Amino acid sequence: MTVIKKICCIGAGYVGGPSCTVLAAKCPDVIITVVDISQPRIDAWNSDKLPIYEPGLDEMVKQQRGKNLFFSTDVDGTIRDADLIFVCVNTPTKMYGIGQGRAADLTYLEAAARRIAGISTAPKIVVEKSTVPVHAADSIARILHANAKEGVTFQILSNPEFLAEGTAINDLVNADRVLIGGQQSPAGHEAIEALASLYARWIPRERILTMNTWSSELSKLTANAFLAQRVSSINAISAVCEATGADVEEVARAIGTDTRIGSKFLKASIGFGGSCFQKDILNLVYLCESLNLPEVGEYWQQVVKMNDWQRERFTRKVIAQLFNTVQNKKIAILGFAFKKDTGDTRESAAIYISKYFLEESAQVAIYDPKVSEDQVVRDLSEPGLLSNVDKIKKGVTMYSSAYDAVKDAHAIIVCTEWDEFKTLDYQRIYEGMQKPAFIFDGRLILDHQKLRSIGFQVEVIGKRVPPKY
Ligand SMILES: NC(=O)C1=CN([C@@H]2O[C@H](COP(=O)(O)OP(=O)(O)OC[C@H]3O[C@@H](n4cnc5c(N)ncnc54)[C@H](O)[C@@H]3O)[C@@H](O)[C@H]2O)C=CC1
Ligand SMILES: O=C(O)[C@H]1O[C@H](OP(=O)(O)OP(=O)(O)OC[C@H]2O[C@@H](n3ccc(=O)[nH]c3=O)[C@H](O)[C@@H]2O)[C@H](O)[C@@H](O)[C@@H]1O
Repeated sequence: MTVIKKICCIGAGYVGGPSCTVLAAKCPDVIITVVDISQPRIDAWNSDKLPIYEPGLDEMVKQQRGKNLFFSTDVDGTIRDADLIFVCVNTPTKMYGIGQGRAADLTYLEAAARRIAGISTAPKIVVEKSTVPVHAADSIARILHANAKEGVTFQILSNPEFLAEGTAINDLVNADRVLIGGQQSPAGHEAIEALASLYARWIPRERILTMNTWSSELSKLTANAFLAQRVSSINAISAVCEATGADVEEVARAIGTDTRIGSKFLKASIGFGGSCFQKDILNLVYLCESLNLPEVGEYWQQVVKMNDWQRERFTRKVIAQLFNTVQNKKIAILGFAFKKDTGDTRESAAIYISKYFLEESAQVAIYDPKVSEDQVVRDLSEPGLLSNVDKIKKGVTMYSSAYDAVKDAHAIIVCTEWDEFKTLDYQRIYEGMQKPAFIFDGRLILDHQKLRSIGFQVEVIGKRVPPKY
């Protein structure tokens, strides 16, 4: 039986960092080194200010770092010493050439595989934790075997990650399931068992699902597609609610109590964000098209289309309410991260919404407890609607408190569901705003009746707020 004593994780990002921290805490006898080509990222992991914000992560890293958890840029040395290597590199949507805008860009994955092959002098288990298209493990295997030193063998496993940002530590400690796909051969089964025995230190065996590699890879894309589909489905219904007077929260409650449907992931919003939902669905769509299954591809494409439409629909509604012009009006955006309890802004709906307002020459005021000004400027200057940093700096101001952001604003837009937005003093806020004072709750977190009675004009995703009597 293969016993794992040393683990290398390639990629010290949102997945590599937290998942190896939990692994280190649960397997004190295993040495885990997380490596990255980015020196600043590794320096941050070794400092008091970690490169990502995740509740509970700081404490856990502090507990394990220097004991059996290490962060390093010595990629080659760590690969050489490891029995098992997790590949947690980014797999973004490809932005060039064939499959542009849809296929996964596997450049980083391939570079990692080539490095493993070039360095390894002993057999290794290589675990693909990054989200990849079906059959990526096959490509990794071919690269590894074609470049392997004599006598060195590799077993490739698929072990997709299901953590969600903001709840990563809990998701890892109390995982609903762990998926391990591998080759259906004696050597493949031995590798699967070696990895399963690590997870079995804290995850009940019945929740460790083993299967063939392709099922495991496809299950990850499918899980994200199903989750995103639920958000798009309830968002589609939110538009019907606004048009009819039905209330999307009541509809969600009504359908969610059906145990076959379930209540989770039915919160209407300004659209899903995050680095993965859109990317993974597009990846699935591209796969379907490559497999000559265009109808299946179109079906999933619609989930992304609905998400785009929801963001645009919401922005149009705001502009229409503000008397069809936002030119030079201060519009306060509360929350820039793609969800609460993370500083991650990748694909955040707030980016798209801010860009629409900048295009309309509004003065955009942003407050987010975990997002820096540099990050906002980077996000808004991405190629797309705007690319001029000076124009962005003129049109956007970052604030370090919600109260400062909303002062003198014509409208407040809640883009992220941070808990602190629920308990702000809205009476004080109302008094400091231009009148009529508008508030648009894109996350359904505020007390709309109370806001109405203070005097706000309240607009909400998926419901009409009855007038003040
Ligand atoms: N962010 C999330 O919540 C989740 C992400 N995933 C998947 O996990 C993968 C990683 O995602 P994130 O951690 O968010 O990405 P990330 O961008 O935060 O981290 C990836 C890291 O890999 C490093 N890297 C790239 N190529 C490298 C190489 N050849 N050698 C060493 N380091 C290298 C980068 O410098 C970067 O720090 C993606 O495939 C993603 O789809 C899966 C589940 C959850
Ligand atoms: O592969 C990934 O990267 C991860 O993607 C998601 O995790 P994450 O994107 O971190 O966060 P979610 O909680 O899924 O939220 C995604 C987006 O949907 C939005 N959302 C979620 C739920 C809901 O009911 N309504 C809604 O608008 C959130 O605000 C957020 O913008 C999945 O939940 C994870 O299982 C998966 O591992």
